[in-house]
Amino acid sequence: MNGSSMYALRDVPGKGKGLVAIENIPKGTRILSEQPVITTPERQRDNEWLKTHISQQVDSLSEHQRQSFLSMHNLYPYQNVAEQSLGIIRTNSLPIEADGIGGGVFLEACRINHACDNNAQKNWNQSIKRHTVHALRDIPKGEEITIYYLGLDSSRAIRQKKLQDKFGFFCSCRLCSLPIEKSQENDKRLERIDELDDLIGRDGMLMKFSLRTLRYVDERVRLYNEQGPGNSGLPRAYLDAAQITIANGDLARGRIFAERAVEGWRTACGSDSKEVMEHGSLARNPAKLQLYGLSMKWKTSSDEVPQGLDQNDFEDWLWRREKPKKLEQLEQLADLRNREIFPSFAALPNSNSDLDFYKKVDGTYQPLRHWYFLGEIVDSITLHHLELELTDIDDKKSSLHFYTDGRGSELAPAQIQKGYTVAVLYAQCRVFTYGDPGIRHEDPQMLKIFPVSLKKLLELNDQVQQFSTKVDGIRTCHGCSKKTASLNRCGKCSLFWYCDSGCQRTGWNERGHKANCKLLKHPDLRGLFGRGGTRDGL
Ligand SMILES: C[S@@+](CC[C@H](N)C(=O)[O-])C[C@H]1O[C@@H](n2cnc3c(N)ncnc32)[C@H](O)[C@@H]1O
Repeated sequence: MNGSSMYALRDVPGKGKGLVAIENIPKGTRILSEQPVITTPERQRDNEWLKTHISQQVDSLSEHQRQSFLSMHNLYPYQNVAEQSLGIIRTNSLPIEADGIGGGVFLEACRINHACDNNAQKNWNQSIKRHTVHALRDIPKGEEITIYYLGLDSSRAIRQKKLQDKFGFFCSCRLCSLPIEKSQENDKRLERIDELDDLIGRDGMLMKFSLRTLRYVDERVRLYNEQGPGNSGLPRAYLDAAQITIANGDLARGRIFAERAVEGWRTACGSDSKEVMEHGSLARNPAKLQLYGLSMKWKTSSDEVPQGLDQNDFEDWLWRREKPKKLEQLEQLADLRNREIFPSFAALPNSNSDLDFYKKVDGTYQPLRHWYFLGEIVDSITLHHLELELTDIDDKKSSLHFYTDGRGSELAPAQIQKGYTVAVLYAQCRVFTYGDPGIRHEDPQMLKIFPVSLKKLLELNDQVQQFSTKVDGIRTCHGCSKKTASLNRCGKCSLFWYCDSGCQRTGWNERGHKANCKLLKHPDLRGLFGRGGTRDGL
């Protein structure tokens, strides 16, 4: 085919003909670059006009081109060459964004079959007036080259319907052949990507250049990467991130995001594409963006990029992800007697529009702060779901109902012990159809159980408040209660402090640190004293 050594036109089972790699094609390679042999106008015309317009073009083709054109796939019935040509165009035409032209037929590009997890991307390149196809990932010799026929990513059912209606085939690509649960997972991801697109807003004024919007873009990029390598939505998402950071004066991150966007477009569309040319200058000089300096609250210069971070830490820096501080770095630990953070059952909100606990952001209610319900297990019963009977911080009874997917079975029996304490993040008091009000628990991430009674936990809390916190640079020795700035921390839990080994021995043997130290190494308990870590769970 056209002297190219990268691919050949072959029979592909169940798909008619297709292009197959006949050598390894590295990611980013321009597989083909082609001019149309026939074009169709942008505006709709009647069939007769169209047939004449097309016949004139077919007649002017060389014999080889004409044969090649007339051998192309045709989904429509015909009685003469004019109707056949129209059918071939309707089956194969690719979009062309040039003045007055709406689409065209390309003798090679139009032989490429579809896959929902395509390994190549098609693109009309207006600067060279050619259609290009680039490898989105390494394509090994023998693999079929595939592109995506549809516009937007959508669920399996929608994709299948569109491909059937428009192109007359049933797609059996890897994504369409996933087992049902995996396919639903994939659909959910696509749905969320779509939702995030709305939340992010688009282009200039409609976009809010806030940390929240950057979080949405971060999530979107993570979902794209979970979908598989080389998703065509990635460059746009990186450009969004570049705009948000540069609008806040952050040139270091803005430059990196812009570079990633340009790199993505370079891979998918080539260095001479409109996107690379338009945004390449942004990567070179991010301060040129009109939005630069809308706010200067994240101000950095282009080269203020941290060195020596591992990949995860670098991504955390880049996306401005907050990392919870290590407990021993905190000067104040959460006080479990603070009723704002640890309310009793009676003080819990009973809906997520309770404005003492929630605020409305972008149309949804979000927690104003962390709060945890603490209760000691006094009994447990499983009928339809696990139900724990608890006593709260005021010694009042309440119940916790497990409406998680596992209905409580996700907990090991050894965790559900009378006398253990449960902490539930963002607990709400709910009225149930039968029985007394209780807490409806749905997300396993939001619950932890500590192997200690509530009373003991509060006593431990009192010691933590007295001996682990720093006031005006001063801490208190747990062995002799001396207040000084020069104490040594317990090497095991790193939360209690001592003058010397004598005081440490007193603390360990006489003041209960032997038992408490073990408890304080429990990561979930450390999370609780560190105010529960992040909003994503306890
Ligand atoms: C633009 S043509 C592609 C080249 C075509 N296979 C040929 O033989 O010329 C589009 C047609 O190819 C077939 N096709 C493309 N992708 C396919 C797929 N994933 N599975 C089955 N058939 C496919 C369908 O018949 C579709 O209408």
